[in-house]
Amino acid sequence: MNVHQSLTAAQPVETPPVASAPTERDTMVRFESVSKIYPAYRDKPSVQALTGIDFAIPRGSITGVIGRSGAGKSSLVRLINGLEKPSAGRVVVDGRDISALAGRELRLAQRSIGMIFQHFNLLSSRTAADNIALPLEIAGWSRAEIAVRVAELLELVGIADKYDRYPSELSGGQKQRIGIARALATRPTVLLSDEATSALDPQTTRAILDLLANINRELGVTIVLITHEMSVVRQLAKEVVVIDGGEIVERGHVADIFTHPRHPVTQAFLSEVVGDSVPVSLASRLVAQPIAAGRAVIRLQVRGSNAGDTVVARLARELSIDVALLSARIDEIGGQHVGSLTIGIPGGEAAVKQAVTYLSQHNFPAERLGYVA
Ligand SMILES: Nc1ncnc2c1ncn2[C@@H]1O[C@H](COP(=O)(O)OP(=O)(O)OP(=O)(O)O)[C@@H](O)[C@H]1O
Repeated sequence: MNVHQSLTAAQPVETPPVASAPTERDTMVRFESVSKIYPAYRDKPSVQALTGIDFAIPRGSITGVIGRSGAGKSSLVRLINGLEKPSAGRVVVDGRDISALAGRELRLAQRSIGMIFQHFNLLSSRTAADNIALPLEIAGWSRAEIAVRVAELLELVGIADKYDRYPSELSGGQKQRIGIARALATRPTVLLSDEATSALDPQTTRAILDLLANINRELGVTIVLITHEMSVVRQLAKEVVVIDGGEIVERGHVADIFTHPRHPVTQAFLSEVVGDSVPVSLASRLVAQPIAAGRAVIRLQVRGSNAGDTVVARLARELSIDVALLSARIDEIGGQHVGSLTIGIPGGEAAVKQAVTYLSQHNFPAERLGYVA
């Protein structure tokens, strides 16, 4: 059974009109000039966790929010489901100002916002099925309705055979599948994922991210992924917001942001994926001054549009240079190639300058790292 057969979409997915400005109906979550200050408490000073956050999450999208520890990611996600109130500004979810709701109204609104967590947050005294049933019991569903819905959800997340198992009898990936089923139980329109794969091994992470992609595709649920791992954003998200020190430092399409990262934090996340491409053995031999009969070591950036170019072959041929290929690391992000190539150029200063100019003129930003014998 695929996801579509097993569940009815909570909300039809609107395809945004081509080439027109996003409308209210295209937006699932909107932050309007949001700041969050945690007030001083006893001997602890107040903390400005978020400042001037202004952005929209498109309906039906998978949006990654990436930042280092303490950047403000969890604060941001807790504002979306109304667990925290902004100190200034508004958070509008599916057309409703969630920051203005309280009591029963807030609880009802929260049913359309599911959440999954790093440590799953399952009740150890309840079986898989009973954990999934919990939000439905709270919402007042009948036992018969709950039984049908829980069976659908267990099927959806691929662990139908584990319905009577307790969390202690399940692997991390299976526990997260229960977490996802529980989060989807009340047919939310938004699913918030707070570091949901950070406690899982790479293979299980991939399987869980595939499941989330399937849920997004088949049910149209908008997914907001909070993470400090570039690999998660890269595998799943189409849009990304980079936050640092409580502020948005970059945002846009994943491919655009990571092929041309401007902020140092974004560049650091990118280097997690593509590394600096210089092997330790080479880096340890690098010196700052030219060496007689040695080579200049040059690094070229590979960025989407220039990937697959024959520039190195042309450089060798047109300038009659014996180019040495020293290292290369090229990866794919959002369908674009990103990485770098390190080459060795022999000859004097004039030849090296000529080569660097040639590369830059051919759309390959080149950087001289040093010299090796
Ligand atoms: N309830 C709270 N009371 C006081 N300060 C808080 C509270 N929650 C978060 N903070 C502070 O707000 C800042 C942002 O924290 P937040 O948890 O939102 O960041 P994060 O990016 O999710 O970090 P991490 O990845 O480490 O969880 C930090 O300085 C943190 O110490």
